Amino acid sequence: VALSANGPVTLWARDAAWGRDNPRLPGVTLPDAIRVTDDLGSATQAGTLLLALPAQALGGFLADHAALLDGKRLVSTAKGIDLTRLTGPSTLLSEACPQATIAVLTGPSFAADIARGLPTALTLACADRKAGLTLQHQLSTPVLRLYLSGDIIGAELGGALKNVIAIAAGVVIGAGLGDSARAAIITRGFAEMTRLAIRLGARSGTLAGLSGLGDLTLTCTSAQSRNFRFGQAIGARQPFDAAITVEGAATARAVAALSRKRGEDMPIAAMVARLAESSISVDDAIQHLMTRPLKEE
Ligand SMILES: NC(=O)C1=CN([C@@H]2O[C@H](COP(=O)(O)OP(=O)(O)OC[C@H]3O[C@@H](n4cnc5c(N)ncnc54)[C@H](OP(=O)(O)O)[C@@H]3O)[C@@H](O)[C@H]2O)C=CC1
Ligand SMILES: O=C(CO)COP(=O)(O)O
Repeated sequence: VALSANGPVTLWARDAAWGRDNPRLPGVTLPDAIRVTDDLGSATQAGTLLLALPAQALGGFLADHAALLDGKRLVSTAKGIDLTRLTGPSTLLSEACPQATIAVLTGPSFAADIARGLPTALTLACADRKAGLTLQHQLSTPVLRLYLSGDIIGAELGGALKNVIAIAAGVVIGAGLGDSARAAIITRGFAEMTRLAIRLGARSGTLAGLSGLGDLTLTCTSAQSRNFRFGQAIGARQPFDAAITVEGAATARAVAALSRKRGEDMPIAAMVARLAESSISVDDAIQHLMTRPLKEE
């Protein structure tokens, strides 16, 4: 919807039958500049393709369709770590499409806010600076401001890891533990995110930017966030609609596996992984986090 301000856009969906009013984005009718199709061959004629699938669906999609995407400028918007491969979307893309230019578009941005034309700032990360500059200008609009970064690993890990911490923040609020505890989770969660990301090759400055701290702040403090609401439901011992995409649940399990492999201590992510699979109670998870050996900050 935002990009249609810059010119014609083709939107591919596996089921285009819903037309211009998609229940996934209630209250928004797609502008006329958007062509909706379920024909992937025609949609991939464009030179720049944005991939907006959930992280756990991307690998399967690429297994079926990579040939149509190779050689293009591919911009991933998924915020997660693939559970089977333990890699981010950009690695899945570069392995499946070796001739493509890969970029990541991420940062604090609820789809509903962007679709309403509210001002939003994002990180566009691309290892190829020239292609990154082209994309930055192609995808920015007067209300969608893209900052360019060369740190694709840091940008995508910030977006993936903040979802895990947002679940933890939701648990804290859902369980009635208060805003002070939430601030502690955000801060210690940020320390955890930064440690793992740097270990995996990210620059620390990227984690402190829009794609890390920026998105962490948004998702840990807004009930618009699905990850936060999922955590809130766990904390309040309430059910949660399994049809809603909650990237942080699978990503917490991926992070737990990655941190074991790398010998990195990720106590909050480990508790979120266990809470998401109901293998620990909220009370036991809190007790576990509060009674760890005392440390320096
Ligand atoms: N929503 C938001 O505010 C933001 C989301 N993101 C990230 O974007 C990614 C996607 O999120 P979002 O759009 O909200 O998720 P949704 O679950 O709302 O929508 C996912 C879309 O992907 C389609 N899809 C799912 N699996 C497949 C598949 N195997 N093949 C083809 N299409 C598929 C779905 O199609 P169908 O409708 O047919 O099921 C649906 O159109 C996530 O990683 C999320 O973290 C990033 C920033 C903001
Ligand atoms: O990534 C998002 C905002 O930047 C969307 O967050 P949720 O997936 O938690 O709704």
